[in-house]
Amino acid sequence: MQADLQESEKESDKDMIDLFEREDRLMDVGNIQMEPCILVGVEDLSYHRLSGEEKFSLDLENQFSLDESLSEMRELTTTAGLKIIEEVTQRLNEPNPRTYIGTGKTKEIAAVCERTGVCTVVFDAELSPRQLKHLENVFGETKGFRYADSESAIKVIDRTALILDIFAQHAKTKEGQLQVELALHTYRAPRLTKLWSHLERQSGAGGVGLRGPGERQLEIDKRLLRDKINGLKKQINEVQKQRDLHRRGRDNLGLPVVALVGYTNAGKSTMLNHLTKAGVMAEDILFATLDPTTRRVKLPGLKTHPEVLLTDTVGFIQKLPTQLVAAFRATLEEVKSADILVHVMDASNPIWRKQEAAVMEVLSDIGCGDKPILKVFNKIDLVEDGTKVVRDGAALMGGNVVAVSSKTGEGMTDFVASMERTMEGLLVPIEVVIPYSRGEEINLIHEVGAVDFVDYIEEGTMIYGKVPLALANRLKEFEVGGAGVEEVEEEKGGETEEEYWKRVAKKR
Ligand SMILES: Nc1nc2c(ncn2[C@@H]2O[C@H](COP(=O)(O)OP(=O)(O)OP(=O)(O)O)[C@@H](O)[C@H]2O)c(=O)[nH]1
Ligand SMILES: [Mg+2]
Repeated sequence: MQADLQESEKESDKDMIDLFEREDRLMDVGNIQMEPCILVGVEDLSYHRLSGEEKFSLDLENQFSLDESLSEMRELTTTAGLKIIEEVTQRLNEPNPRTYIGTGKTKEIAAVCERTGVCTVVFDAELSPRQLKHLENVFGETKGFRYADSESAIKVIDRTALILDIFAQHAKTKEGQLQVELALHTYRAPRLTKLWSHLERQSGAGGVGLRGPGERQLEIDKRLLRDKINGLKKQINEVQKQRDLHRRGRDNLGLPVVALVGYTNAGKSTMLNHLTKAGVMAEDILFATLDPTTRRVKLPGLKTHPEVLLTDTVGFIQKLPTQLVAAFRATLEEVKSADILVHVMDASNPIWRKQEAAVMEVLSDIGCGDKPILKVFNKIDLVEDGTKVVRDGAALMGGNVVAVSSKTGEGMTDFVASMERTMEGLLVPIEVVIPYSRGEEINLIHEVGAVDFVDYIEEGTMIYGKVPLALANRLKEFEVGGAGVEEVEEEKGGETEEEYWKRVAKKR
């Protein structure tokens, strides 16, 4: 008995060291070339029973249909390195709290696993830790894997795990990697029981040895994971401080910040490339860009703001996983701090309208719904009747809509003209007297603002005109008269940063 205990403690030490390696293997489909999988598409019809008001807030018109969502999932699975062998679908009146899908469907999938020998099942849904565990157990049982090591059993990947995996494969910078790692650990923490359930069974869970080695191991693992999560948060905070410093330096330039936002694969990076020849990776895969790249760009044709800072951002997707919204807050901060958003849409995608709605929902969730937005239809070279697309778009969304091709350059002049119009709203009036020793500020005003009146008086150069807000803030000390600009503080409604992001993540 004593020897048994020592033996299991040794075992448990070894397991502890292996923890992060093991869970990495569990998730890291990137290491396996085109791992075969079964794709399960589910349409949740439970909204039919919602009240009229609740239904209205769901924006039913823009919900992705089963087929539309499945076709997006096919791209996501391929991007993650999976090969779909078979697809199974179900329309659900009410998700089953234990297995999400119905019992009959669960059996059907288990049979497909058995017939095809495929051990990976991908769900187009966000599964609770409990559902994930139940599904793995049920599938594993049918395959006769019940007592086998968890690695050889059937693996269930939900939508969140799949997107996280793609993010893990694409994160390039230190900050991106830290953010993905944090999101991964936060996702895994409540699912940790699954990893060690074989140990619990060895200890005779539920019987006399209830607090046997399996249970203890689990506690150690949970603590390790908690420490790891806290460590990551600290590191991210450090990197974020650096980013804040950069941003402050950038604000001093007084240049408008324009963020390219949009659905994944809409062509944001290609557009940035075209406008700057910056060489940012643009690939026909989902979530090619995770790290925000900012470039100082001179846009030919822009007069009041000849130079802007263009920021490429991570793509959005419908049902964006909670962990990602919370973990990618640094990236989303870039969107929050932009003066103008350029919403890039893929005009060649038949469901651009639903993608547009999904993007607008995320933007409003992160508090950017009121920013000036320029809507751009991209990939117009792939569309037969470009003018019709713009007409339909303008009718649906109202206001400023342009069509471009980031591949051929078509429409870019229109785009720049629309930018100019959108940016006019960014200028604020100033009345300043700038000492002669501060030539730099005067140059800046001429460069980025619109000057109405100049006079040379004893104290310095008197200028009336309009400049971007960031520059107006910088010129505050030189203000005379009544046109002074109030320093604009970010509205947080009495919330701390932490509270704000928690609320946003919770809402999703
Ligand atoms: N034909 C055509 N293809 C385009 C155009 N713009 C982008 N693409 C292609 O669309 C694919 C996606 O482009 P990206 O620039 O990577 O898209 P993105 O919006 O940055 O995507 P994420 O970073 O994943 O969010 C690439 O294969 C591009 O070559 C365009 O105007 N015309
Ligand atoms: Mg990109």
